[in-house]
Amino acid sequence: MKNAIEVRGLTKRYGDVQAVKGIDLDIRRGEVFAFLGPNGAGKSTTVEILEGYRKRDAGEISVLGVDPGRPTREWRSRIGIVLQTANDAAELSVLETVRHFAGYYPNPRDPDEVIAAVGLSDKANKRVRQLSGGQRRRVDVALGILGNPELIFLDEPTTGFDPEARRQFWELIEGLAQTGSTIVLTTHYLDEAEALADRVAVIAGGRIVAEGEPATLGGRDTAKAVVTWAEGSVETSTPTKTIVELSRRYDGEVPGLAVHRPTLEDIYLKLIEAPRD
Ligand SMILES: Nc1ncnc2c1ncn2[C@@H]1O[C@H](COP(=O)(O)OP(=O)(O)OP(=O)(O)O)[C@@H](O)[C@H]1O
Repeated sequence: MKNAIEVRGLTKRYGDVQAVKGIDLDIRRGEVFAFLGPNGAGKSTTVEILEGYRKRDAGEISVLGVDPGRPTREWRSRIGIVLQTANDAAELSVLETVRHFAGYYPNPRDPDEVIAAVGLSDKANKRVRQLSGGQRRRVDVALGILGNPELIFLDEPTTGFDPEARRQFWELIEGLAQTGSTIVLTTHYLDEAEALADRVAVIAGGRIVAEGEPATLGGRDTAKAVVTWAEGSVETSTPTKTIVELSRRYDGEVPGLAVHRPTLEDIYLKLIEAPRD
């Protein structure tokens, strides 16, 4: 089986709200895949259906070869889930917490090894309550990977992190990806998606409005560049030529020269503002 996840025609309605309006999706094994989209777009609904925690109205879904609408214990043990809310086994130490949860899995990883993998070895005997927010999040990830999952879901994993903690967390995820796990994350941080994801899907209004590699999403790689300098700016598909001409005009150094290509955020903001219905 090449794909870890296959989705065809997924829909979900809550009362009057059509939260998911027909999503098709393939996520390959070993891939890091990110869902992007504004608040209320349908990301959590989609992910919770894939995790087997929410019923769908219609559509065909396979997650690791199983329909998540009929989850089995064995299937659940192959999936790791890191939710938005931090765990609160606060009075236990990190090691006690990890050991406790290891008891729920048929073939758990070694607790010490998992604690080392998330960079908490020197905090193993500290109470979870005494850890910083970022460190607690690492405990969440430790619990998410404890069962040796083939597929890991991470919901907004770095919300509230300082920039350094975020970078460290990215390294942790990259390390997990290198071990061959499939990783599905939701995030509101475009730089995070760019740093981590092999592919992203932008969900807006219950549909996937764009899907692809961060570098090429929405025609990003072929979009025109904007050359700006102290006295003007021009949009062009041949910025090097423009700069050569400017350099001649100024007889050398061009004052205030900058070349701007669309960032993932520029593309994302355009994608989600386009009319959809
Ligand atoms: N349990 C529920 N009952 C009723 N409506 C819901 C429920 N859960 C979600 N919705 C609605 O479905 C739509 C999609 O919500 P969802 O949580 O999937 O969005 P999201 O993309 O995950 O948003 P966020 O970025 O804020 O987490 C929203 O309009 C939301 O109000």
